[in-house]
Amino acid sequence: MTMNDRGLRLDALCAGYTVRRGRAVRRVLEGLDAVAAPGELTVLIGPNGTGKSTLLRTMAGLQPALDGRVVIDGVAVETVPPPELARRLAVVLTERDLPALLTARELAGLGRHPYTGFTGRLSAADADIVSWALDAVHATHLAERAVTELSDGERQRVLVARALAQEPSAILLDEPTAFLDVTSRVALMGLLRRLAREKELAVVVSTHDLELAVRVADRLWLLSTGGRLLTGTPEELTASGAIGTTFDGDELSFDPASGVFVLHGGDGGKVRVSADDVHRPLVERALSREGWTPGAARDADAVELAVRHGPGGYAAAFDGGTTAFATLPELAAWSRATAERLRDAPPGLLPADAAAVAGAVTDISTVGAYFELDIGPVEAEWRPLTDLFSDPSVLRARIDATADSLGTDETRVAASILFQGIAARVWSPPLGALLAHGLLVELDPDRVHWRAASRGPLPLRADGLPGWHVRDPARAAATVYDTVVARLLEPLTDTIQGIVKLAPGLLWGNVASALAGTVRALVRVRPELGEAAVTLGRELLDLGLLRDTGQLAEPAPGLPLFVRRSCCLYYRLPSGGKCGDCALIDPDTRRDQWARAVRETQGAQ
Ligand SMILES: Nc1ncnc2c1ncn2[C@@H]1O[C@H](COP(=O)(O)OP(=O)(O)OP(=O)(O)O)[C@@H](O)[C@H]1O
Repeated sequence: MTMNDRGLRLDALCAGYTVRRGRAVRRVLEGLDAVAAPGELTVLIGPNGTGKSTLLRTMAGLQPALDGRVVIDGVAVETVPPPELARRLAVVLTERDLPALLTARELAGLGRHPYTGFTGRLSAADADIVSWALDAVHATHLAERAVTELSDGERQRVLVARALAQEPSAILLDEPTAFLDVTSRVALMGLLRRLAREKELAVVVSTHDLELAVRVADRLWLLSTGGRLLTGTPEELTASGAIGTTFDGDELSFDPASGVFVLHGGDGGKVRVSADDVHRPLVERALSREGWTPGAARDADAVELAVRHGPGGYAAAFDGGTTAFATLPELAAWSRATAERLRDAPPGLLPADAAAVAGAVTDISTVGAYFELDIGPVEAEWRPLTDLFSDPSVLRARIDATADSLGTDETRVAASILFQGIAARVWSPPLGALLAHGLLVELDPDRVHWRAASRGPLPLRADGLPGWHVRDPARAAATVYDTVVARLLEPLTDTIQGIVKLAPGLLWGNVASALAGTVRALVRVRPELGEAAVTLGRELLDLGLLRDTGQLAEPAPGLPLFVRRSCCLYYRLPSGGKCGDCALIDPDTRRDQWARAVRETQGAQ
């Protein structure tokens, strides 16, 4: 026997059962190749019914291999005579019913059976080996106790002592930790690993405790549901994803970073927790129970939660604010409510605190009349935007009122001008709040109300508004487009088209022109936001229905001027003329206008 022969080896092993009175064969395991080396703790894992017991029983020679072979110390198990095999291989099966009258020492002494001949009498040398074995498993103090009076953990240690007393070169154990508490489980696995190292034993142990297996095993044998056996160090099988593929379920998945199973948060969303010491795993675990999926790596989809622990409890910084909690369960309960809010959030957006939204809206209202949006109680004279946007009779009345105040009897002119005003109204607060506060305010047409006013932009009020943090700045333009154009202005154009025929080019030119006006107002009043406003404006003008409506030029830095491809019909009013961005302006006039605008801007600087 060479050094390489030592230990246990599976050669194309096929294991299973003959069933139906020997007429059929049930092959559970097919073509397994693996090595359990001396000095190593090999842990056999696999879901229920994959064949762990079948494999161990076949390795122990308790049932014949269907094909292939099990080799111990270079010799096929089936060719080793039973007494010789018992001196090479010890087996610890799940035994709870042990002879009632035996003491622990007598039970361990049974391990000397292969050496004592048929009398079973132990020599002094045998007795010394039994004492050594009991000592090795720290059970000397239990030696004279009846095995039936031992705890499950104590009894398992004595069974390991019995195996050691056989002085084998390999030990097989089938789920020895099954009935043990956490401490005893860890202690028993630690003991087996120590014995493997110190006595140069090949130890193969099966367990359902995957987390423990990953921590203590020198080598894992992973039985997958397809009857395949994958072997490697715990790190290899974790990194290859083999453990996750085999054990991940609907509710749980194996987290490669921490080596523990985490509950699937599913719809709570991903969270990245930063906290000191033990508090990070504690908070993560509490959160995963509440439906979150803690993500170890930096992840664009993950919510950031920074937790500090101090004498007063926990302080959690999230979403721009910090909340204090006396206990971890309080923090968890809060996270549950937050997860629910997040669940309703559109992709890429994080719900913002109502006070933060109100603060942003109030702040941006100071930019100009089109940016004003009152946050306050909505009294009876206020009507939801939904009415104006989707009830043709309400919109028609508003168009007529506009026609009256502009002194025109052309419904389409009044409709175009009213529409452009409304477009400017719905662009301004969201764009301003986004640029100034990083918050996308959603003008929910059921919550934003308007009321008739004889002059100026349509007065708007809401008793509170949903708002979002845009998590991915690259998606900001698309998100604003969706909120303002797709959800508000597209339905409004449909209603208008039902009342009066206006070319889509005119309507979307008005929307673009209103957007350019909003950008210009921001550049003028909040110059610090100017550059970002122009960039966002350009991005928006490249999206969906706004594409090809015109061009945003910047003849001088900080002077964004729009040239549209259509005309809004303003020139048809008795007092009207061509707007600065009108497609009807001839190039020479435009050049003069721009030169004047550049001079004015420079003069103002
Ligand atoms: N005596 C038997 N005759 C026929 N089939 C059997 C017999 N014992 C077990 N099996 C079958 O062999 C397969 C493997 O069973 P085995 O007990 O080896 O799996 P296991 O991985 O140890 O399961 P568990 O994790 O539930 O203990 C199962 O499908 C089982 O039904």
